[in-house]
Amino acid sequence: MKIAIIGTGNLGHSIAKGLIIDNAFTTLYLTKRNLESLEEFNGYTNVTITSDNIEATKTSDILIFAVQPAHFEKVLAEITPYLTEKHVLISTVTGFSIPKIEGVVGENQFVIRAMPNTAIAVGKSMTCICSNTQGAKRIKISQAIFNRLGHTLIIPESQMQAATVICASGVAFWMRLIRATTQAAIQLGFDAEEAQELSMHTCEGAASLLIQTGNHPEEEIDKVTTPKGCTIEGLNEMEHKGLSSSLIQGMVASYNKISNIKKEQI
Ligand SMILES: NC(=O)C1=CN([C@@H]2O[C@H](COP(=O)(O)OP(=O)(O)OC[C@H]3O[C@@H](n4cnc5c(N)ncnc54)[C@H](OP(=O)(O)O)[C@@H]3O)[C@@H](O)[C@H]2O)C=CC1
Ligand SMILES: O=C(O)[C@@H]1CCC=N1
Repeated sequence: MKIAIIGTGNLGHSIAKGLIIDNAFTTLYLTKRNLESLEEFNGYTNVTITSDNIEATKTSDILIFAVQPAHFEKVLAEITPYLTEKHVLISTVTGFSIPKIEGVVGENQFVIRAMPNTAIAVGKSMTCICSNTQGAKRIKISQAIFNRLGHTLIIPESQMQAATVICASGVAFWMRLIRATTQAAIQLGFDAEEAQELSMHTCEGAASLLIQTGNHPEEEIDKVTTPKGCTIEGLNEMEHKGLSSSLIQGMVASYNKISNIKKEQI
């Protein structure tokens, strides 16, 4: 697979790392205007770093766009004259709809929207994917790429905004929970490094229990909560302080913000 990442910033960088670790390409082009932050990729075989989006387009079959929403239309307009029927366009750009992409590149291109997260750098991204009518013919290829870099779900485009919040922003939300539990562990006597170790691996274990058993979280909670014990005491105190409510409200606020980002682009 000849892949180009157009706009190798935070997310593009993570995707590049995941692709390199997985050896998932024959050639990989990484583009951005200021190339300094991409120096670490210089030594890799078959990886080209460039500011030339047109060269990257001409030499690649799969184009993964990871620029900011405000830059996307200009980048698409720049590369559109060089698109052929071989190209699969995968956009990770938040709030930029398929009709809007088709408005620049036309309806005959394979257009996929993918919403990965930065855990793609370690092969653990939850990535949601949708496509235009043409892109449906290539959605399995796109899914295969992201399956190598984590877990995927094909969804309708109407759910993409929600997927952005739960999965992409979700990494930041879970990081805060891990940081908060780390802070608690320090207050309870562990040094900072140990505290984070306890917090991260407990988080991984909890998620793995659900992934591997298919159980509902409450079923697993019931196994931990001894009557009159310390777990239910802690859980109830967290709920009195609004734990679930604040998480839900935060995610809804994040969802509403994407609608505003979309309006700002119009
Ligand atoms: N960060 C995340 O976790 C996630 C982000 N997204 C989406 O991915 C996109 C990128 O986000 P993020 O990586 O955080 O943003 P960044 O700003 O870190 O990355 C965007 C990159 O695009 C480059 N760029 C800008 N203009 C051009 C151009 N004309 N040609 C080539 N490269 C260009 C910029 O570098 P330079 O200025 O040097 O060109 C920059 O490094 C956004 O649309 C975001 O909504 C989606 C899911 C998760
Ligand atoms: O914060 C943002 O707007 C982008 C989209 C999801 C992750 N980062």
